[in-house]
Amino acid sequence: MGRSSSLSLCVCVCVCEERRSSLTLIMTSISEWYAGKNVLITGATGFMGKVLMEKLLRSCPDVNALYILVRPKAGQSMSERVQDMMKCKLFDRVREDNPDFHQKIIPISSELTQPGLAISPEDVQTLTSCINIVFHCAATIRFDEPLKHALQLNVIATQQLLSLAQQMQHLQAFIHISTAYANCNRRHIDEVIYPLPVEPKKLIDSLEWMDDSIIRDITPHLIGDRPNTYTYTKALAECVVQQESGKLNIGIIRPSIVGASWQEPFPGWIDNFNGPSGVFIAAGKGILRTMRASNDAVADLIPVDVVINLTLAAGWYTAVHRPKTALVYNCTTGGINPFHWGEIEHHVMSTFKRNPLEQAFRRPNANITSSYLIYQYWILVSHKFPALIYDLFLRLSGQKPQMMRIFNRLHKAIGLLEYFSSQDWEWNSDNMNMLMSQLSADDRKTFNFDVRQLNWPEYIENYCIGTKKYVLNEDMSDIPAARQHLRKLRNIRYTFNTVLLVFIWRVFIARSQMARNIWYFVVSLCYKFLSYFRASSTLTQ
Ligand SMILES: CCCCCCCCCCCCCCCCCC(=O)SCCNC(=O)CCNC(=O)[C@H](O)C(C)(C)COP(=O)(O)OP(=O)(O)OC[C@H]1O[C@@H](n2cnc3c(N)ncnc32)[C@H](O)[C@@H]1OP(=O)(O)O
Ligand SMILES: NC(=O)C1=CN([C@@H]2O[C@H](COP(=O)(O)OP(=O)(O)OC[C@H]3O[C@@H](n4cnc5c(N)ncnc54)[C@H](OP(=O)(O)O)[C@@H]3O)[C@@H](O)[C@H]2O)C=CC1
Repeated sequence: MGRSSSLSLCVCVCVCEERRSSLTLIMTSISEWYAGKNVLITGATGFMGKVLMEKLLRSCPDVNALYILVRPKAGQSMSERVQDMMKCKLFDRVREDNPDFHQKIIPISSELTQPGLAISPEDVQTLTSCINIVFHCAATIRFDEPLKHALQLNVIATQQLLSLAQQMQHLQAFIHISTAYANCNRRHIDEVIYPLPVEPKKLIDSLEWMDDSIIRDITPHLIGDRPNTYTYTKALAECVVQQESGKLNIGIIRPSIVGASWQEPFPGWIDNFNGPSGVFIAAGKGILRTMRASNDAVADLIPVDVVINLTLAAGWYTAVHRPKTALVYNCTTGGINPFHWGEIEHHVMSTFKRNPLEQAFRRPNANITSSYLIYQYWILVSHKFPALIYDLFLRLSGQKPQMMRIFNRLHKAIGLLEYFSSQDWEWNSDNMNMLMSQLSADDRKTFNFDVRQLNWPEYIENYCIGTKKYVLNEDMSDIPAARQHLRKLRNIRYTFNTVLLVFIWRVFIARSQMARNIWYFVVSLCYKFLSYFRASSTLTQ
């Protein structure tokens, strides 16, 4: 055999080897791909970060280590926080499978708003030499965050994390969690990164020297037709990811309103008051009686386990297929399996009537309305008036009034949410469908994000029960006592209404002949109606 033919044979063998290995890589299941990998997670102590860790540990048990960036908070050191977190009920299934699972979690001290993310040089060295995939979940999700702080965390920290990622020698994918509402100033949202009128870098530079009062004044002009600094800075972060990605393989996940888990690790897992959860709880406690929302608008809720399954699958796909440009995944339900706020209201109310929350303020009975006037009327009659009476009662019994303060906070919260509950958006979800088509049958089951199978009434019921069990830590065995409390509240209401009626009678009706005539006329009309219906129902029997 000549030299040239042996060389071409060698090249051919190499090409075949390379093809085979890339084919094997493509054929590996998601959990096989995560085996032996070192994963870096920001925002691991948050709602989605915890579910992400749990799923990785449970469904990819051979993952090598989860490096999590954590800061000390509320008087707790970083390690105390991580220890507490691992005791959380969310990890029960993982704990059962592997009681030593905590050994795979390696906390790294970091404050994302500080230069260099405040990671020590030794930790930078460790991370740059071993991390294979990054999930960037950390963010401030408060809608009322001052622009400078939201920019610091949601944009500048993302920029710094990307520059750290550029130094990682074995990095295969960088997954950034954005939000489906980053571009909520548009009605139709494609899976693309939309340009912004302002260059993120220039904005960062200019805000650096401005004092807080100037920034406060120019914030409305900067955010333009977006409702808050959160959605604005998440849009800026997407642009930063696009501009600073360099040679990294990037995936961007855009979930809509992330709610309790649908199936995993158990139905109804939720641990915070954000978004709809706070509204459901306030309605279940009988505090919230009205909210501005459109009955017919699509409620684009997405279960947290669906978002996390898609995120892990996108991590695998990004690392294996290395798309040339960042792939954006709109992770929403509205276009695939729509459900509306009116239907949510119905199912939330019906669940809390059957499974009441403890020590409710009033019987649960909330109504949504899109009319400003009706809303203001109910705010006055059903929120402010009872709050005043209750505070008066507290004052008279020597206690500190508190109800009006609670209602003021509630009004602020629902005021910030109504932008999202009063209108519809249309998200394109081609990349989510494409990703689903790339999964093997087994992966489609283990990392299920097919929301066509979601049964909304059942999901909302589990969601409400989840808020009761996991957010409020209420025991299901106390439901009879909670029902008894609701009966007591009903009797108080009947008594109150009777007293009010007698009072109105004494003050207004008994004193005027005309009012008495009108009163007798209304009563006799009601009586005739009743007799008519009774007679017609007897005839039809
Ligand atoms: C039955 C009726 C059916 C109704 C159907 C209609 C439902 C509509 C729901 C629409 C949701 C739309 C969400 C849109 C999400 C966009 C998606 C995302 O990307 S991003 C993700 C979405 N991001 C968000 O959702 C963030 C929204 N949240 C915020 O921006 C702020 O928390 C704040 C401005 C509302 C209050 O600030 P501030 O006054 O400084 O007070 P703190 O923060 O310190 O909390 C004070 C207390 O209030 C508690 N609580 C908190 N939230 C709610 C709530 N929603 N509610 C009630 N309570 C709430 C909190 O736990 C605390 O209790 P405690 O510890 O004192 O006992
Ligand atoms: N929840 C939702 O409905 C939606 C969320 N998203 C996106 O998903 C991601 C996760 O959201 P979610 O889990 O709900 O949010 P959480 O508020 O529950 O978690 C936020 C995480 O970010 C961390 N963090 C915040 N500030 C800092 C800081 N200065 N330094 C270090 N860590 C910090 C928090 O840590 P700590 O515990 O120390 O505060 C926490 O771990 C976010 O990017 C959000 O924009 C998108 C759409 C909807």
